[in-house]
Amino acid sequence: MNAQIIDGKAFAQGLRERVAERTAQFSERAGRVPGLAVVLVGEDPASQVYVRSKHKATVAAGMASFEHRLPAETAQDELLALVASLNADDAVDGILVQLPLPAHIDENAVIAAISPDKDVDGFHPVNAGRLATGLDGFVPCTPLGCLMLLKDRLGNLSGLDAVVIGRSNIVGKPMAQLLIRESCTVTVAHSRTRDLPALVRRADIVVAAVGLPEMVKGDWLKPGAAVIDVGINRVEGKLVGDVDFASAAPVAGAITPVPGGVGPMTIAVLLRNTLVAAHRNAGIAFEAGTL
Ligand SMILES: NC(=O)C1=CN([C@@H]2O[C@H](COP(=O)(O)OP(=O)(O)OC[C@H]3O[C@@H](n4cnc5c(N)ncnc54)[C@H](OP(=O)(O)O)[C@@H]3O)[C@@H](O)[C@H]2O)C=CC1
Ligand SMILES: Nc1nc(=O)c2c([nH]1)NC[C@@H]1CN(c3ccc(C(=O)N[C@@H](CCC(=O)O)C(=O)O)cc3)C=[N+]21
Repeated sequence: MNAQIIDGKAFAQGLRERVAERTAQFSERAGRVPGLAVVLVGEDPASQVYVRSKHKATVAAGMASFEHRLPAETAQDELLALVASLNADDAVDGILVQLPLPAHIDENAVIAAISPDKDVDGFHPVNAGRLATGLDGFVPCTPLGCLMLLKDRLGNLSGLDAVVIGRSNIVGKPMAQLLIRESCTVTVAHSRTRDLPALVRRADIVVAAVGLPEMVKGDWLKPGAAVIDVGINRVEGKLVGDVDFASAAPVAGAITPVPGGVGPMTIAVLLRNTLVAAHRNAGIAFEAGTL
């Protein structure tokens, strides 16, 4: 067997086009365009690249992009004041504060300060709680993008065995919640997990969100498994995932590459969430349809 490659870049491109069409309809009806504010604190080069591509994608979708770049020394209170002003700004539908933040700033305090109705990252505890309890809310972009790719490939996920490797609030935990919602049997692995290869071997779906280059090996996989590689690791100037693609591709049924897999989906879903936020904030019903 040789895995089908899941082309996240192409899927994301399609999603962005559909979002752009719906954005044009929204703007005509609401008399204004959806707005996304992105806040970057410090000069981390990788974060600067992400913020730049988010800005370009936002404008390309027909939305307004408000970029706020603050120096690394910015005090937490200044950042909280900026968030408060964005919460109050009617032109801003979505707010994203790029993570990680400098060590002197409490990330949880900043996330909690974002209005849950503008929290297009889905990181606010209210939105995490909504996801966990089955209420409507914003779902974190990366896991939602992973789920879209899985459903596109596999259709109904009901009853499948899924292993999520990683339990962070921004990827692993919400991914597990989404898979539970789809009626998968979900196992969440982390750094204390015993015998990870044995768990992975039982899984029909493997989502790797660890941050260790090429840690998941092909001989851990059940033949035919769907493998979603969330990892973004820079090794010797090259981008590699958390899955050893060379050994995994011959065993898996389908697999996302890095780059060109999950990463582009994250940005496309961010635009989708911003469009949803704009509808809610303008009091216009949103029909999810193909979004
Ligand atoms: N493509 C995209 O759009 C995005 C990609 N990423 C990438 O995804 C990866 C994960 O990100 P994130 O969730 O933020 O990372 P975190 O560092 O927050 O979480 C990593 C998780 O992996 C677990 N872990 C660490 N070592 C092992 C191990 N040896 N075996 C099993 N589990 C282990 C940790 O366990 P413990 O909890 O016990 O410490 C933790 O739960 C990174 O490579 C990141 O760059 C992230 C966001 C978006
Ligand atoms: N508040 C917040 N929200 C985030 O969503 C968020 C964040 N902080 N901090 C950092 C992580 C990481 N992240 C990525 C987005 C796009 C790609 C992406 O487009 N990757 C391309 C390659 C990009 C490249 O070449 O560097 C790909 O995988 O094909 C990757 C990673 C969003 N994150």
